[in-house]
Amino acid sequence: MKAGVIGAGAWGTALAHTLSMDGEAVRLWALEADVVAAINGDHANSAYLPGVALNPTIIATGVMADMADCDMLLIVCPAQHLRAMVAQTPACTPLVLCSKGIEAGTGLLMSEVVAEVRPDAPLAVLSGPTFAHEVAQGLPTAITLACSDADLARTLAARIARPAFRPYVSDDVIGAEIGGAVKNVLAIACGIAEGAGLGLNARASLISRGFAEMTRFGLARGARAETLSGLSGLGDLVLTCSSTNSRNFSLGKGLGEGRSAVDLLANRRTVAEGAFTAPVLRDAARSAGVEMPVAEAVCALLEGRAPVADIVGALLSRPLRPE
Ligand SMILES: NC(=O)c1ccc[n+]([C@@H]2O[C@H](COP(=O)([O-])OP(=O)(O)OC[C@H]3O[C@@H](n4cnc5c(N)ncnc54)[C@H](O)[C@@H]3O)[C@@H](O)[C@H]2O)c1
Ligand SMILES: O=P(O)(O)OC[C@H](O)CO
Repeated sequence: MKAGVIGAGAWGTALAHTLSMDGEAVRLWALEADVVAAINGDHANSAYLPGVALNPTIIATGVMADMADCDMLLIVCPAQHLRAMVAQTPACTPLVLCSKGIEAGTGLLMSEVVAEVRPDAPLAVLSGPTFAHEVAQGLPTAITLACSDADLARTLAARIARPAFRPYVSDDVIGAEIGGAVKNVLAIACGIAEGAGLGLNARASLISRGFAEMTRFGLARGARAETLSGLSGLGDLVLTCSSTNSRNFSLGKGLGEGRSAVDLLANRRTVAEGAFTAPVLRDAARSAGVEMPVAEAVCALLEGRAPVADIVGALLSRPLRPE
């Protein structure tokens, strides 16, 4: 029984470290040869998770065939690469999707992409408030593990749970995915408010109105309200909208300070998923007839269509309406 993790960015590495804390062997697939060498040679991943002494029972590899003897595979690549990654994974292993985003070009959630690429693969979604560096330090958190098969959900939850890493089981896969994808876009909005110096009241208002948008969109896509107000929705929204530890919040902060998205996104090694999800979310919401003015505003700034002050002004001058 060996857990496998596909993707050795910050989150994949933190998950491998957490799963291996009791001396359990964990196999970690990394895209970059230097990352494989650093994990196996130095038990470190300074490129993506600096400052963490990794458990030596993590064995890194760049060869996908090496993952064939794993009894579950955590997929932890950026959302826009998930289709290509899953297509390479060994067949029939349960897949636990940890990426947060919506696929550009198709508007599909990650589970919907897997259903196309690997229709026979049993799958679950793991999502919640989880800054990688905190999880890697062993600080406590709770997460949603969503799976339509109740037996598999219980098996995976027991397999993944650790003393400070506490999964709560749900059967609402779509709901868990929508929370994780939409909160990244809303975190950019809160970062913009921070960068533009709009104050903490503005941030709280954005979290609340953003959550209303997440709920409207989620319900339109078949999510359940209690999932959206749970760990993978509201829980992660509050975390990501509150700290420059979030890549999405930091991106927004730069936008709020007047820098361009092109400049902020150039040459970065880490992923700010909200930048990719925002336009897909906007288009999906429009097609579904769901109003998402905060997400629309984020897109306008990412696309450099107007200065921050104009976009904030337009948001504030929308017609008054009931809450
Ligand atoms: N970092 C966190 O705290 C955290 C927590 C929960 C979920 N997530 C989610 O996990 C996913 C991965 O994020 P991360 O923070 O681990 O990544 P990261 O930003 O730390 O690193 C980027 C990752 O992208 C990979 N990559 C780059 N080009 C690629 C390609 N062409 N094909 C496949 N992979 C490629 C790199 O190898 C690296 O693993 C994202 O969807 C993110 O939203 C992150
Ligand atoms: O750094 P971010 O914005 O990608 O957020 C990381 C996690 O998703 C927080 O749960």
